[in-house]
Amino acid sequence: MEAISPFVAIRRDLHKIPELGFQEFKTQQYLLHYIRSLPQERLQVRTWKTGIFVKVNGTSPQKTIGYRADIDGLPIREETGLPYRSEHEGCMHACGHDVHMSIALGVLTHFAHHPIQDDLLFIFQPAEEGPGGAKPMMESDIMQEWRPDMIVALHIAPEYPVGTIATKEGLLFANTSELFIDLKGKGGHAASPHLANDMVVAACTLVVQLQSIVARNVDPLDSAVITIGKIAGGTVQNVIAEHARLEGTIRTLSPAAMEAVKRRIEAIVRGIEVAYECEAAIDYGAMYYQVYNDPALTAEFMRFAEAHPGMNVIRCKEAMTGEDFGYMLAEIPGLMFWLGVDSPHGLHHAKLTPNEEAIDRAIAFLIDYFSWKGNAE
Ligand SMILES: CC(=O)N[C@@H](CCC[C@H](N)C(=O)O)C(=O)O
Repeated sequence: MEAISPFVAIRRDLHKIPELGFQEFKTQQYLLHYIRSLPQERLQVRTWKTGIFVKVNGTSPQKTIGYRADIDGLPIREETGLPYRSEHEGCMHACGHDVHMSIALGVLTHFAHHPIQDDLLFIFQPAEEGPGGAKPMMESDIMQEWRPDMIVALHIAPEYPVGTIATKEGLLFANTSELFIDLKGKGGHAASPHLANDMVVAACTLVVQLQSIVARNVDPLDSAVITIGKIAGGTVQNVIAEHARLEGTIRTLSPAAMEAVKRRIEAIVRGIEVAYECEAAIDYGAMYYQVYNDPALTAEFMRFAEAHPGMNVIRCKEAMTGEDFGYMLAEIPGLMFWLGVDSPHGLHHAKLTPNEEAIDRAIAFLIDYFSWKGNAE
């Protein structure tokens, strides 16, 4: 029998029960059950939808330090073949939120037993992958009451070895917006295209035209991505499709570029309506504000991490990934960092297999960092 640490075991338990945004009922119960097993003297626990806030009362608090872990999974069919693979068909922790939760529980466990001077607020946040839990959580009464003075979060990074922390001052993650476009034309017999308005052809044209926005309308010194990840239309091979739907995401480095990209999408979609005599509807779904790290806190954090045995610190470039933690950082100074987990398959891949050694190393590092920050001033 393989010997594993308690927080690796927790990660595996959570890995089996991934749930989509705001449906994290089993996950919430699992987390609550564990949190209630800790010494309760200094803990205050409050649920918010499928999320949880846990406050650890400090010994003589001057401030509150926040730590956020996201808890939802993705609609991906797991292909790892692991003995602890997802038991929820078609859903997977393919973005590492199982690792994020187990690290948060590890750090919380330490401070429940060994409180520091300052208060700590652990935030288990639902729906990071969509439709977004951070923004409504920020607006909640609990957050207003327990609002931290600084806040930290991490995200696993499959491309870095275990023992790596990668971050930077300022912009770390992009502005994002989901993108859903429905096209409605006129169906008909496959043999009579002149009597129909074919939405498969309209959708294909639209996908290609959308790619011209990044190439021709975005400042080359800025950056943007438009990815259409899903396209659906039609019913059968010999019927002209009356309806087609594109699903995608927009990523930009600046909020201004996001607005510009959306204006161009709307103009191109109006052109498709005219050219293909169809009706189009655009829905931007969930939008996430950029992750912007507080420069002073991040520089200090990186210096601390560089001095920490076993941690290699990289000043990375910004990424086009999105994270609704950006809404927390928009109001509370803090930072996010990448944690190396050395997986041959990347984020959102059905074979993502983070190296679990990263869990205990991250717990030890964060305990040291929060102990230092929370006893410092
Ligand atoms: C770290 C990461 O992978 N985050 C997700 C966030 C998704 C945002 C939203 N659902 C969208 O697709 O725009 C990402 O895909 O970057």
